[in-house]
Amino acid sequence: MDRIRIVGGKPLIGTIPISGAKNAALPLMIASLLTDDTLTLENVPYLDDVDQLIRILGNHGVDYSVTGKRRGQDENYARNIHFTARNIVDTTAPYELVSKMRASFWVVGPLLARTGRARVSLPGGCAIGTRPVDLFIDGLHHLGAEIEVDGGYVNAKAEGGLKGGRYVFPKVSVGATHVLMMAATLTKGTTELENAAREPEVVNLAECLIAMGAKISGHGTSTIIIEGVDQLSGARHAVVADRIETGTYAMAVAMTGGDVLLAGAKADLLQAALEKIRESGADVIEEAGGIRVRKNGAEINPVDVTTEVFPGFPTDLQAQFMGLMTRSTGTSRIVETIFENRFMHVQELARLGAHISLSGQSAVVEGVPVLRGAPVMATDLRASSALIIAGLAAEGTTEVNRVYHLDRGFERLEAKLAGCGAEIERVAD
Ligand SMILES: CC(=O)N[C@H]1[C@@H](OP(=O)(O)OP(=O)(O)OC[C@H]2O[C@@H](n3ccc(=O)[nH]c3=O)[C@H](O)[C@@H]2O)O[C@H](CO)[C@@H](O)[C@@H]1O
Ligand SMILES: C=C(OP(=O)(O)O)C(=O)O
Repeated sequence: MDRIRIVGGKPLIGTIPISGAKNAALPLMIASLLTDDTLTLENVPYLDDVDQLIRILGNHGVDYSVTGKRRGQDENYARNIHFTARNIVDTTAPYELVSKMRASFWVVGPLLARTGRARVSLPGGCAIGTRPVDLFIDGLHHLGAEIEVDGGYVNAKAEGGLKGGRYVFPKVSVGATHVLMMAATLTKGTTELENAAREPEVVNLAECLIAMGAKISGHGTSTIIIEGVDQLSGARHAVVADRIETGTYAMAVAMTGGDVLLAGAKADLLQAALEKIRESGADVIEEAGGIRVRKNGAEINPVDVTTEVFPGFPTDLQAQFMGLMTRSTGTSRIVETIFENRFMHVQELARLGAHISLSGQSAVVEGVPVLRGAPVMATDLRASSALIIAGLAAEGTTEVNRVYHLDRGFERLEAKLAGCGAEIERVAD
């Protein structure tokens, strides 16, 4: 199993190209199930989750081809993938495929809308909480689906087709918003989704669906209206820049010091996080080509953070921000409100010398002047990147084990950081 070895203490200086967002690419790929025409996605990142979803979609009958080529170190590896679901050959998404990632469950909406049935295993994904699927089931039921859960599978059918309806999410869910929005595009009648997720990835998906002929309004607000159409066509659509990758590298620079242009990054996708990085003492400057992060001196201010749904501080940057706070000059309090078990990085950061105490959904981080390198274990995707951030600043060598978590969602992480002067390499056992 690969490890990442870091010798800390180098400032980051240079340019990091920001990739297309994993969390946008995945639902966009799933949208290809809604049409027998070709959906071309541009700027698709090279990630294990993308490859896994290609396999899952292939099982349903989605063909794909890739164009575009790998480019230089300072540029994205952007590729275009053309997905064609001419016929849906199988409406079952089996445990072996779906258990590896959360988003694979989302095929349930398009399969049901297009064929009237879907049998999908309960999902996997990062182990950061119980992550139930009750909102998906309840929401699809409001669109006329009959659903039962049996033997670890969700069995859904809508024999006469789905119909429009009104669904008020009792809790904001990104995934359930993606699924209901996709399913509603092919229903008879109009659907109103209240308390819907406003995340940029939902907006990116809505824009793609509109390009495919869907009638959607209100995306980006908490009320999304979808007027069902008989069929959707192909389209060409670009995956939005990865705001979590952007925030992660911005925090890495705030940690190590230096001057890095995050090329292609879009500040409006993560203003709350950028503001917290500024408060920590780094300069964050919006430029035409992206976002520049500059940090002089080693002092990091303590800053409190509470995770919230968009446009608040994202849960997917909580671990990384905690990594940054481990070296602050005081005490910071980090509150996680989205997932009930997203502090697995705490015990691993402690191996590097961090002082963190936990009480329920709050972590209190007492900054220390020095972290010291140690072997650590990645426990989930974003926790892994928190360990990388801490390792970049730690004295001596840090080895991050189980980097398959990182490969799910960070494209060429070690190459991007090494390109800015970090001493970081991948070591194969
Ligand atoms: C692939 C992808 O895009 N993953 C992101 C997506 O995950 P995901 O879509 O799984 O996250 P949700 O927004 O659905 O989850 C938010 C909260 O709602 C709960 N919930 C959700 C569905 C449900 O049926 N019942 C229920 O109780 C979850 O357990 C969680 O506590 O949004 C999360 C919140 O921004 C991010 O951390 C993930 O990176
Ligand atoms: C939690 C994440 O992913 P997933 O929902 O796929 O587990 C993430 O991207 O941080």
